[in-house]
Amino acid sequence: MCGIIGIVGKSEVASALYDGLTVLQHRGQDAAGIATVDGARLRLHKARGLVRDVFQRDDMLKLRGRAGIGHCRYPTAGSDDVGESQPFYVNSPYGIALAHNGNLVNAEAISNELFEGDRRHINTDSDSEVLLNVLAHELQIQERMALSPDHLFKAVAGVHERSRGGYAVVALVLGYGILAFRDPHGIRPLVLGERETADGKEYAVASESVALDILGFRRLRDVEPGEAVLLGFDGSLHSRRCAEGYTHTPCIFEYVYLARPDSMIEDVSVYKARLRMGERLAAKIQRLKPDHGIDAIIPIPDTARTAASSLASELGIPMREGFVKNRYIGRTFIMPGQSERVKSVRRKLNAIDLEFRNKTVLLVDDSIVRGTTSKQIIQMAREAGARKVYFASAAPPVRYPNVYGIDMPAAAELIAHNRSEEEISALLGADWLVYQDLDDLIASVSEGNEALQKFDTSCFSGEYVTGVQADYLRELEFARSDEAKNLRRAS
Ligand SMILES: O=P(O)(O)OC[C@H]1O[C@H](OP(=O)(O)OP(=O)(O)O)[C@H](O)[C@@H]1O
Ligand SMILES: NC(=O)CC[C@H](N)C(=O)O
Ligand SMILES: [Mg+2]
Repeated sequence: MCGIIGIVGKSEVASALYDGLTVLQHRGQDAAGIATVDGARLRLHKARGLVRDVFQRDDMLKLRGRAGIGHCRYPTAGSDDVGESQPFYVNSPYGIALAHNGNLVNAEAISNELFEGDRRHINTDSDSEVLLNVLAHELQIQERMALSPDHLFKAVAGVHERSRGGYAVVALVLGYGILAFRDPHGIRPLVLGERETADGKEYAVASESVALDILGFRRLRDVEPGEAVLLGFDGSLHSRRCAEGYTHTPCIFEYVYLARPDSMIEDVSVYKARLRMGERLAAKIQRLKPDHGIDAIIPIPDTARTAASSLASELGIPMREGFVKNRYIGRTFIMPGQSERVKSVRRKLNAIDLEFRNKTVLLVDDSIVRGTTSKQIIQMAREAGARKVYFASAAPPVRYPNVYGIDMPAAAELIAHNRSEEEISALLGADWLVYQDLDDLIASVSEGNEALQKFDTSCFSGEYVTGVQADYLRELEFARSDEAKNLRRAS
């Protein structure tokens, strides 16, 4: 779940791209990059690290131009090497730079086809490089020097035909504009906005509307599933549906954890969806454990705060800030290795003992994935003197790998995989554990937009909307489990 942004402006865009990336930082902390169009040249700067560390003053000065794209990365394919950070660039048939949020499930097959059939060499293990070369090939086969929007949209239709997976993409095509598109199921988010200036309208696309908000762009709408929009360098806006007949299934985990609460995705406020998650979970707690005797509801900062607040008011129990978060430590879940994640939880969160001493507490998190956070937090609550420690997850058990842009590649690393709720509770060391039901999670989101009834829920249900090859999950686990990553790092 990387963050992507693209702007075609009437004046220099580098600093707006930078600011946009800083509010998309929660989507990827490993690397960042910006590409701009400076006349007939493409300027590119990318490196490993947080946005604020990647771009120094001199780098920014070189990123000249009135149009550009940006990316912050959380790898789901290949390595975290700088060579696989984004945007990627190809020089033929046009100069094209591309940045991508998501993951292809048939990258290897396409990569072979590109080599054998299309004479294109893929130099990394990144699926984003594959996507870029598919787009380049689809533009090349139009066999013309000057492209119209129609040609660009035909190329995107070709990309959809060959690619399987979740992808939201921004591609800078020299001489034309920014081409932005979403996979036919609309798994990964992408939103379009406009801003009036004295010189005319400017357009932007971004993973989340929060990036548009802070830059003063008005959110127009989400890019539709299978749709492409072309933000022309001449100030024009074109759009076309380049794939039809697919079910619209946005990723429900965006609402649970990935997105910022102040974003709107598919016309649903992420904040309100999380409030409804808390309400529904409260109703379940009342059903299952009417005599719970809970003294305090304690959220696990940050993401769980919203759901915990509505859960507490539904139950009529005070919410207390029992854990304080070190604001200088990033998100733990999207860190690359397990030992780093374990250390980070303790560095990141500290307990205020008086909120626990002799109390029955209900700790609330948005989700339990590997159990890294919940296990340590429960232990900390006990050490702080809690009498009983209950635990609630605003999402259902995460039992299956994610293959659409969230780095949960190995079923065996998921604490809920092949385990009952009682077994999970015992492993975490909780006195009681309660999970949200999947139907309630779905209702919490779709209540915000009646037209939205289906979601990608694969990590909860094991159902993959694009289908996956039988051996794909096995190979993914083999290549991307924590153990495999550690071995790669050591070699
Ligand atoms: O079961 P786990 O493998 O520990 O993963 C789940 C935890 O990770 C995330 O928090 P994170 O620290 O990444 O971010 P946050 O500050 O936004 O809550 C999420 O909010 C859960 O707390
Ligand atoms: N999290 C993502 O969206 C990852 C994008 C792409 N698959 C990469 O690994 O760079
Ligand atoms: Mg958390």
